[in-house]
Amino acid sequence: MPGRFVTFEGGEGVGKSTQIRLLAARLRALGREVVVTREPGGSPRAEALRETLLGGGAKRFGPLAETILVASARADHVDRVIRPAIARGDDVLCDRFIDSTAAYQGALGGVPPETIRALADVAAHGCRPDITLVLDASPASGLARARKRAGEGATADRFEAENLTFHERLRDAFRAIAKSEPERCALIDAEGSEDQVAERVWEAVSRRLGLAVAMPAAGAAE
Ligand SMILES: Nc1ncnc2c1ncn2[C@@H]1O[C@H](COP(=O)(O)OP(=O)(O)OP(=O)(O)O)[C@@H](O)[C@H]1O
Ligand SMILES: Cc1cn([C@H]2C[C@H](O)[C@@H](COP(=O)(O)O)O2)c(=O)[nH]c1=O
Repeated sequence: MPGRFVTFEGGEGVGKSTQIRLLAARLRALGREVVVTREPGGSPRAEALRETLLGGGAKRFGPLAETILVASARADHVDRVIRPAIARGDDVLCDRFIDSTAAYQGALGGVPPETIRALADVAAHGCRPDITLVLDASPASGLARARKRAGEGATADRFEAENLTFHERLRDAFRAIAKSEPERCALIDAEGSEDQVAERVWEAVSRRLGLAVAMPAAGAAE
């Protein structure tokens, strides 16, 4: 049976990587093989393009160039990592995918929706998430969490460094995406503790993917 393709979306610092780690542990505890990956990046060539995007090297070319860059990275990532994993029967948990392009380069960058869709279709060519968890938290919470992580050794990237209005509009964009595609997207309240959010994620994933609901607690069996 093909694996499931689950994507996580949302603003900066809302807890996507944390929730992916916790969900991966839960799925593995069920005996499932899980591949954890991310965009932009996820394959060696796509990771090189990620550096260009997040280091700010693409910013001066504008949002359309950024869209083409992430699409190029996605084409490699889908072909070399995501599609083979799903074909093997592994579940794929991906930190950001097509909805981030629609939010960052589309809603915020002004690239027209039809251009975003066309490039996403070319890059992903039929590889569509089974479920997308859109983590929703106030920019104040998300940026505070991102700053906390910066205290753990990371620095603000191209998008984290944008102003509060940018992050508020970003939140609205992700909420609008979740609302427009309710059969694929689950909007998850990402305020509260990591374990509280993990329960909300598990409830949505297990229900939509038809998995058993009585599971070990988040973080159990890593
Ligand atoms: N529910 C939570 N409550 C408090 N802190 C959290 C919560 N979830 C994650 N964190 C912490 O917030 C920081 C950012 O979390 P994480 O890296 O998972 O977010 P992210 O959405 O992947 O960020 P980015 O968009 O920048 O990649 C980390 O230090 C993490 O430990
Ligand atoms: C897929 C994708 C990502 N981005 C931006 C959004 C984030 O600021 C970074 C990724 O950093 P993270 O710490 O891994 O979340 O890239 C984008 O602008 N467009 C995209 O398509």
